[in-house]
Amino acid sequence: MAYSAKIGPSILSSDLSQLGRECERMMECGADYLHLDVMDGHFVPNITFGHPMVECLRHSIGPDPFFDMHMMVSRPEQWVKPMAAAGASQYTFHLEATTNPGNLIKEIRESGMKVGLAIKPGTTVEGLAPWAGQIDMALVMTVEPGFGGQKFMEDMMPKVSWLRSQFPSLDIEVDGGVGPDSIHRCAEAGANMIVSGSAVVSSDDPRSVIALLKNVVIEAIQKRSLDR
Ligand SMILES: O=C(CO)[C@@H](O)[C@H](O)COP(=O)(O)O
Ligand SMILES: [Fe+2]
Repeated sequence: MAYSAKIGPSILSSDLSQLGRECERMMECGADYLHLDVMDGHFVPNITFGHPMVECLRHSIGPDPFFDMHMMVSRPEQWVKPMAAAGASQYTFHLEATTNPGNLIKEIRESGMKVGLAIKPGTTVEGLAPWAGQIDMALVMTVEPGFGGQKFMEDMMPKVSWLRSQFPSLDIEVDGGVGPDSIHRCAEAGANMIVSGSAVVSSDDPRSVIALLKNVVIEAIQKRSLDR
């Protein structure tokens, strides 16, 4: 069992005028990585930021924090090299956005980044399965991508359970509506990389929320290893 519990706050719901400071605050509060949501206004009906912002963030926060780029864009091929140059650590693209996932995976690796592959709620997990052996992380969306603060879709959990049963050492991430109320379902299903936006960022005590989420996932991983 090679995977471990990791919590990655999504800074989408933070004060974007203070993005650098907000990222630092999340790392100081115990975040394992930062989940950065890139939206192009085409793949999803919202716009956030692109590689120039990532470059500034990398300069201000230093080389260590892991940047998981959640690329909600229609042409993910276009941004691989700019994101790598800007200091992205992992490039998570949507299966629905490309006709050639194999080639994109290769390009991301050649650019020096880790590879994440995301599926929207309407996409079956069987569509992702052929690529699972070539990626570092599978992202199962638990809301329709586009906005923070939406309701967690519990009916996505069978996808996570199936992936965990088929790919026991794969990093599996959940994203959307995840917080103290939904973390148990995610952890039991087998997710180990947890994106949490509003539940962490808007909390009065983000450190406690991050610690709670992480402990639930650690316990589920320990239980799974005892059950094997
Ligand atoms: O990718 C997305 C939304 O499209 C997410 O990363 C959200 O931004 C997470 O925020 P919460 O749902 O946890 O508030
Ligand atoms: Fe995201």
